[in-house]
Amino acid sequence: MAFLNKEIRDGDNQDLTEERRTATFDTDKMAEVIYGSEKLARRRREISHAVSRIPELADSRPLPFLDRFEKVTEGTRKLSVLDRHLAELIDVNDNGEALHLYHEVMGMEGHPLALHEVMFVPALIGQASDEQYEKWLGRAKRREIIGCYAQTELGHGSNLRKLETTATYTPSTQEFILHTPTITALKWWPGALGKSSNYAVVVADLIIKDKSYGPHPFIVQLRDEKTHQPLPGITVGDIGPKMAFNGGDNGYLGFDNFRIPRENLLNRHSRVEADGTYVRPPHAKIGHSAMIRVRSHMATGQGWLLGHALTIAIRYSAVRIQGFLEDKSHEVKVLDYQTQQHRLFPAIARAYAFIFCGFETIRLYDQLILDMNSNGNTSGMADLHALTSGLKSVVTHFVGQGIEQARMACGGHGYSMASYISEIYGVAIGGCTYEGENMVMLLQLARYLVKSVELVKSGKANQLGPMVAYLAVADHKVNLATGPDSYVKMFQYISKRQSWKATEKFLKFMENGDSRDVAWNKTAVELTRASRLHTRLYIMETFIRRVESVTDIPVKSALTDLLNLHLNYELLDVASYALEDGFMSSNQMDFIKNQLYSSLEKIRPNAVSLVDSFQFSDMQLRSVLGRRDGHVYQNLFDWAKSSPLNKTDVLPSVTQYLKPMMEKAKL
Ligand SMILES: CCCCCCCCCC/C=C\CCCCCCCCCC(=O)SCCNC(=O)CCNC(=O)[C@H](O)C(C)(C)COP(=O)(O)OP(=O)(O)OC[C@H]1O[C@@H](n2cnc3c(N)ncnc32)[C@H](O)[C@@H]1OP(=O)(O)O
Ligand SMILES: Cc1cc2nc3c(=O)[nH]c(=O)nc-3n(C[C@H](O)[C@H](O)[C@H](O)COP(=O)(O)OP(=O)(O)OC[C@H]3O[C@@H](n4cnc5c(N)ncnc54)[C@H](O)[C@@H]3O)c2cc1C
Repeated sequence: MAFLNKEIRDGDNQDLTEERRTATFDTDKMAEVIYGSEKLARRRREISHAVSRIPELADSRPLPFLDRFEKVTEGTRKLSVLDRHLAELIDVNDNGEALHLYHEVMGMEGHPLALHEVMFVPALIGQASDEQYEKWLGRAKRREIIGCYAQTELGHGSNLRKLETTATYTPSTQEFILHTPTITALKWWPGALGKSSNYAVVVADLIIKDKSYGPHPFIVQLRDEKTHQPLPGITVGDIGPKMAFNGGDNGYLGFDNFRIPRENLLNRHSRVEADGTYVRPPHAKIGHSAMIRVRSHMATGQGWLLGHALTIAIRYSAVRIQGFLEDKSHEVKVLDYQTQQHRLFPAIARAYAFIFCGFETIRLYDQLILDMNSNGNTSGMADLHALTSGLKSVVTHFVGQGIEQARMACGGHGYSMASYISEIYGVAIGGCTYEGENMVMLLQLARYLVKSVELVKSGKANQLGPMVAYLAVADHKVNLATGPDSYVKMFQYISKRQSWKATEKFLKFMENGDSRDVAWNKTAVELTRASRLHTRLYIMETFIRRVESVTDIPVKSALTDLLNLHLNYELLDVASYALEDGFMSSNQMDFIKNQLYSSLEKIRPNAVSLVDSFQFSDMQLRSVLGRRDGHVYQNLFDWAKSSPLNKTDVLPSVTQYLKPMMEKAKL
């Protein structure tokens, strides 16, 4: 096969070079598909290159050796250097370029501007009126002020209706009084709240004349703009170390009858008149737009995280030689073992699938915002909420699983922080919790599915949206050998059957006298299963659509191999649903398994290039195991030697404690 990979470098590990030579496609072309455009893929490379020429932007030491205080300081130092170079490095109006630059330079540990960009500014864009744009948005975008999104409390995160922070309107002064009535009402978790932000979008229960109107967003100044000291009436601090994001300052926040002007209720959609009259929003949940935005972006973000871990694991697996196959005189690359391929290749396919699917949800979100801002049309909200609730849950769960497999696939060295996989894992699985706890969000999608089944049952199938239309389609047997569409049909059958079964079970409990809530809880596990299946079906369909649209033939062919692996792996994983009622035959099951094993063989020669196509620079990768050059052992040894513990041969802990113990034992 012709050699197409542009990135062969002299001096790289020969085993990796050999892998790169077997590629059947051009990794630059594949990167265009992964990042959505030729321009962004190219700009990522250019930005990484430009960053590498500014020494102050490099980590001053490997991040795993830093303690929390040093991580926060290091992150902030790099931010200030970045600030000086921003305009020369990127087009500051291009989100894709900005996202790449920050990932490259800042790593994964979190930093003071992450939530400012990801939630504070978007919350202003989605919730602030034109006058409020005038007052706050420009300042926020120029970073004259730094903000965060303070919603979750010590006592409540999922159930927003029970947030305890109050914002009580006082008509006489035209102010809201923000108050934290109990310890459980303390805001808890918001990123960049603890030490960095001087402003926040605070979500609090709006109270007018003793009546609660539920959670609403307010812009609140927390700290003095000159001294950065907390304002009187504000208690704020850092919540301590976490599984990951330890360069970030997730914080707590309390208010003691803290007054803000009436104009600080973000009032694009709902407002309070001077006399206390409340003007309702066009949709009850429109205040949640910043959350829906992050959920819409999560599938691509998480797909890249999985790609990051897999780049490390696949490159390492091509360099790690251990054990024999036929020839007992030469050990083989661990990547040649079928078990290693089965551990890693389906995860590569998922990383690609999640990224492609995420592009679709981002487009849907952008369209929704356009509709809402141009003509107040909120009709797409329910669909997007259901879709992104399921997607964030399924994707974060599988990404966590995939990264953990990547760690194990690296054997002992995967467990070392030199691999960086533990950091990627910590960051990724945060996504199972933030932006809506996964089970809670699966149950949100389940509400939508149950309603859809109820529509079909009541003869209103014509009201179903396109994403759930399959819930009304009649069953008919499929021949899997006819290609991707037959897999979709089989998956539709499985997903439909589970949605129907869960709905029937739920309705039956109610018929037997249970209240709706009790019946729901008794069916909840089955309902979450329905949500997962529905979401996996959607991911499968978007993967097929994306591969069909690719025009570069070698890239399309490599993607088709990945797609086939995905289809067979996914179907095998859920086959029991179709086997139990005989819809799938045991012959079909054997067919799926054989297809899967032959997909692993097809993908093997392209494995390294499929992860090279993510084009993570060594700086962004931050992994000693995964570096492009593949010189794993020398790099690991150098890294270990740089450990602060190795600065001296004899540590004070030894002289102070160990030695006396040993001496005492001799007596
Ligand atoms: C350039 C772009 C950058 C983008 C970056 C993306 C990141 C990618 C990852 C990359 C990796 C690293 C980056 C690091 C960044 C870290 C970012 C961390 C950010 C974390 C921030 C937070 O966590 S903020 C807090 C989030 N909190 C939550 O999500 C709370 C969860 N709870 C809820 O959302 C809701 O309460 C609920 C949905 C669970 C229930 O809502 P509620 O009680 O209000 O509703 P009801 O039960 O009354 O339901 C009534 C009906 O309303 C429907 N509903 C509910 N919500 C919505 C909605 N949002 N839209 C539409 N409809 C909604 C509900 O379904 C009910 O409907 P019916 O069934 O029809 O009655
Ligand atoms: C890294 C990270 C960053 C964060 N950043 C922010 C931020 O910037 N701003 C912010 O405001 N918040 C932030 N959060 C908080 C986060 O949004 C919440 O922790 C999250 O929404 C989950 O809420 P909870 O903690 O109340 O979980 P809980 O709801 O208490 O979940 C505990 C358990 O209860 C179950 N459960 C709860 N309700 C139900 C139900 N109705 N049905 C079935 N099971 C249920 C859950 O499934 C889970 O198993 C962050 C969290 C993390 C981890």
